[in-house]
Amino acid sequence: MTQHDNDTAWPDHKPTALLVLADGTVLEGFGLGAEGHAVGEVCFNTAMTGYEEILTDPSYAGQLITFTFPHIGNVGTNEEDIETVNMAATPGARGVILRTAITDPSNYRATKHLDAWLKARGIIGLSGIDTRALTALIRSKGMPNAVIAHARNGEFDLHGMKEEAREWPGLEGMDLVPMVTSGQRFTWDETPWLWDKGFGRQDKPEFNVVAIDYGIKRNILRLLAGVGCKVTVVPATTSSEDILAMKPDGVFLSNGPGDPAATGKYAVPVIRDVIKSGTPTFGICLGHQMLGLAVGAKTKKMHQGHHGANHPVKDETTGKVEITSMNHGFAVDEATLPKGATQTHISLFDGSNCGIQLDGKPVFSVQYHPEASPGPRDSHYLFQRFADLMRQKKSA
Ligand SMILES: NC(=O)CC[C@H](N)C(=O)O
Repeated sequence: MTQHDNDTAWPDHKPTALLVLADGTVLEGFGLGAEGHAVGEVCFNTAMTGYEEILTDPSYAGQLITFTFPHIGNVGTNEEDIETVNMAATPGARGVILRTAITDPSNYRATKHLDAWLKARGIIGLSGIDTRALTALIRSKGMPNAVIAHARNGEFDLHGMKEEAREWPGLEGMDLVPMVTSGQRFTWDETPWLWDKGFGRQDKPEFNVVAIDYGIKRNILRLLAGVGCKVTVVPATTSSEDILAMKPDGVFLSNGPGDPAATGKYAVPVIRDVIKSGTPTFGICLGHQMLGLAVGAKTKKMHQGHHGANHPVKDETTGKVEITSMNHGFAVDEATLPKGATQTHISLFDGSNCGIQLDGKPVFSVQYHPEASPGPRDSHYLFQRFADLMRQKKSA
C-alpha cells in the first residue's frame, strides 16, 4: 500500500482513483465504474461468486465493498440477478474495491460488462488495490470509514477527502432504511429462478404474508412465494394497525442497512405489536436484530463483521451445520437475550448469535441470509419452517 504523508506529495504518474481512509491512509488505484466520490464504511466480502447480487443488496447502503476474490467481472452482469427491489432508491453498495482490473465477461447470461453496469448505476470503483493487505488491516483494526473517488483526469481534493472520511459519523447510530425502503405497498408472486425455466409465478398461494421492507432482497420474496406465499410488501414505517388490519397469515421482517438500534426506534414498537397478536413472524438479518431489540436484547457493532458466502452456522435445534451467506456488521448480543427468547443458531467462526426463537410463540429469526443470492442453499429450509408455522396457526 502506498501512503502519502502530506497532501501535496504526488508521484509523477496520476492515479485515476483513490481510497482515503479516516486515519489519513491513501490507497491509489485505477478508476472504474462511475466517476465521482462517495463516503462509507469499508468491509470485505469473501464470496467467490455473486458480485452483482452483493453490490445490489440494499443492506450494503453506506458501505464500500472490497472483494477478497481477485477475479471480478468474469460472468458480466444481467437484469435477473439484481437484488434491489426499490430501483428508485439508492443502489446497495456505494463503492467497490478490486485487486485486479475487471475481467471481461464470458457467460451466456451476461448482457453488460461490469464496468458499464457500475457506471450506469452510479457505483464508484477502483482496482489495483492490495485487497489482501486491506483485508488484513480490517481484521486487525476493524472496518474503517473512507472516501472512494474516481476522476479520469486524476485530479482530487485530497485534503477534502481526508476531512470527509474523518468526519463521517459512521454506521453506528445511523438509520439508512429511509434511503432504501419502498415508498408504497406492492404485491409479489415471482418464484425462484430455475435453470431451464427462469422465474415462475405463485398462482395458488396458501398464505398471505406481509413483508416489512427495511431494504428487502428479491430472492427473499421469491423464496417466500416459492413456499406458497402471496407477499404484500409494505414500507418500513407502516403502522402495526395497518399491518394487522390486512389479517396476514404471517409477517416477515426484512434485511436492511445501517444500525438496528437506530431503525429500531420506530420499527420495534410495530414488531412488538405483531408478536403480541400471535401472528407467525420470521425475520432475517436487520429483521432478526430488531426482533432481538423488540424482546429486550441489545445489539452491538462487530469488529470486522461477517460478509461472505462461506460462513458455517450450527442450528442448535437439530444439531446440523449449514454453510451460509452473511452480510452484517452488527449482531445481537447473546448475553442480553431475555428469558423467553432462545438462541437457536450460532456462528461456528466466532460463536456469535445467529438465530433466535420466542418460546411458545410462532416467532423466529436468523442473522444470516437463508435466501443466499449469492451463496449456498443449505438454509432454504427456514422458509419451509415459516410456512409450517403459518399452516399450523391456520389449522388451529
Ligand atoms: N443484511 C442485513 O440486513 C444487515 C443488517 C445490519 N445493517 C448490519 O450490518 O448488521
